[in-house]
Amino acid sequence: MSAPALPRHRVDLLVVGAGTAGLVGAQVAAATGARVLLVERARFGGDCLWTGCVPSKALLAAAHAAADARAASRYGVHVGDVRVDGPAVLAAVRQAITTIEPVDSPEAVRASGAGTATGDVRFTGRDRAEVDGVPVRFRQALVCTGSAPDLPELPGLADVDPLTTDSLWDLPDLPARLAVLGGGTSGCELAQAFARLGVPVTLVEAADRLLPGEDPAASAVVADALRRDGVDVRTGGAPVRVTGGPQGGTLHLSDGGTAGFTRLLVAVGRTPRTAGLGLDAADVAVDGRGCVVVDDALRTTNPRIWAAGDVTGHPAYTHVAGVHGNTAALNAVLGLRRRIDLSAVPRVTFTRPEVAAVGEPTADPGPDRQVHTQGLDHADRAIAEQATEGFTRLVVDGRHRVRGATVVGPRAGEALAELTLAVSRGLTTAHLTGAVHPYPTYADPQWNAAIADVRARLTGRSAMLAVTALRWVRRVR
Ligand SMILES: Cc1cc2nc3c(=O)[nH]c(=O)nc-3n(C[C@H](O)[C@H](O)[C@H](O)COP(=O)(O)OP(=O)(O)OC[C@H]3O[C@@H](n4cnc5c(N)ncnc54)[C@H](O)[C@@H]3O)c2cc1C
Ligand SMILES: NC(=O)c1ccc[n+]([C@@H]2O[C@H](COP(=O)([O-])OP(=O)(O)OC[C@H]3O[C@@H](n4cnc5c(N)ncnc54)[C@H](O)[C@@H]3O)[C@@H](O)[C@H]2O)c1
Repeated sequence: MSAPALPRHRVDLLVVGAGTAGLVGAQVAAATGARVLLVERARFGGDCLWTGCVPSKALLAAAHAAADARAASRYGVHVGDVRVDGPAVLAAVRQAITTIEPVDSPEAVRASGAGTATGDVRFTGRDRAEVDGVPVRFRQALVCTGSAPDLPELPGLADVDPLTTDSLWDLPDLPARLAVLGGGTSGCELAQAFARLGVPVTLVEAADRLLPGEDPAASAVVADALRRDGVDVRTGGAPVRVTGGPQGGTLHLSDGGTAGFTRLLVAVGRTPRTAGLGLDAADVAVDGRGCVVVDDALRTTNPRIWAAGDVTGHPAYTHVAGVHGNTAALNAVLGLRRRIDLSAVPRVTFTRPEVAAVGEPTADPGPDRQVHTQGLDHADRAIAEQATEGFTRLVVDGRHRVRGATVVGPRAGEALAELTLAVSRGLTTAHLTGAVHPYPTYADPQWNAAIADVRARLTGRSAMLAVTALRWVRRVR
């Protein structure tokens, strides 16, 4: 392999890793006129493009198409037998990646004014690094190396050649029988996708419910939906060992249960990619999980070095990586101290129905919070489309500001946008009710939840006194 061609001069900003955080950071910094070098050791585009958001959403699109076709008869539309062509589905997934790839390519980065190189970066000092052994000096650096899938310590796991979200997309065909370990966001999305494509799936979650980070009512809706799709959902029983070989095997659970598979997909969380980066030599501290320690301006313990995206241990989403990359790069090259605010980071699990949430938890809120829940069974659009499974739950503070929300239902991710704005800008339920909303949409329940809060305020003791006083004043005039 030939050595990478690197600039001889000291670069203003060395960006390590060309995933979302690095791509955004490099391009934003270059736009200020800074001399930027973006180095990637594998594929420009990172996890979102190659192994994360794009392939998983493309696979879900095929899965939902199959499920919609099977269910079309409930609208009186008959489509006959639904046949899924596994290799064609996976080819369509790869096509989605290929279509988006040019936007994240080295050519696109260079067109923005930043330099690019391919190679493995390792820090060798506080202001220097090597790319595949070739030295490079920097004024500032931005670490955007992302995270990699965890593989748990499980006897026999290595023998069955487990899939992760890194390797899944190279399969030539759908697996004959799949077991999925981990019922978080990745596990739920992928279990539903494969089940809807006709693969028998067992989903094993160690916690007592799926999506343990979400409102329990949302977990229950998703578990029901997955079971209806044919997924064998097992919660509360951790795997203790695996038997078998590359052709398939059995997962043995702590509750004595077993699950057979031809392929096992492991989706039990992720670890930041900091090993081997030479962060010690650069005086950059990592925490016990291996995340780069950053302050709220994304600066590490070395004032020349910044970090952005999954590697920081902040919520692992592409939109966070993008905002991080932008903020950290401008802080680095312009000497700013703009801060990251994680209080209103939205998240969406793209199952059907979707689960979308932002802000404070909607389950067990504090004593000074009101909770308003509206079911989709009263939303005309949902009734018309026979998709009434889901709800919207708002958490409102004593000043009637929206502090948190969970939305479960079709297009919940889209409906969440307004609530994200409300939480991040401190908007009240009166702000929401004061804006005219289009009818009929899947956002109706959140409008109705806001109306319920405003009505409750109008029927409160002080509001009733004010209304009585106004009526009395009118009468005596
Ligand atoms: C299955 C799945 C589905 C997902 N779906 C969504 C979704 O729908 N929405 C959403 O918001 N998020 C989603 N995510 C999360 C999202 O993909 C990540 O949060 C995001 O990609 C993180 O971006 P990043 O820039 O921090 O890291 P990455 O995209 O991981 O980029 C890091 C890059 O650094 C490179 N690198 C590492 N070490 C070095 C080194 N020493 N030298 C040079 N280069 C190096 C790597 O090769 C990699 O390309 C999903 C994740 C998964 C796994
Ligand atoms: N739609 C999206 O935005 C999206 C989709 C996928 C992933 N992501 C991001 O990627 C991150 C990682 O996703 P993930 O699903 O791999 O991790 P996760 O941390 O979200 O979920 C992992 C799940 O595995 C369970 N688990 C842990 N060890 C286990 C074991 N030994 N056996 C069975 N279950 C076990 C955990 O209880 C947890 O529910 C997410 O947190 C999210 O930030 C986002």
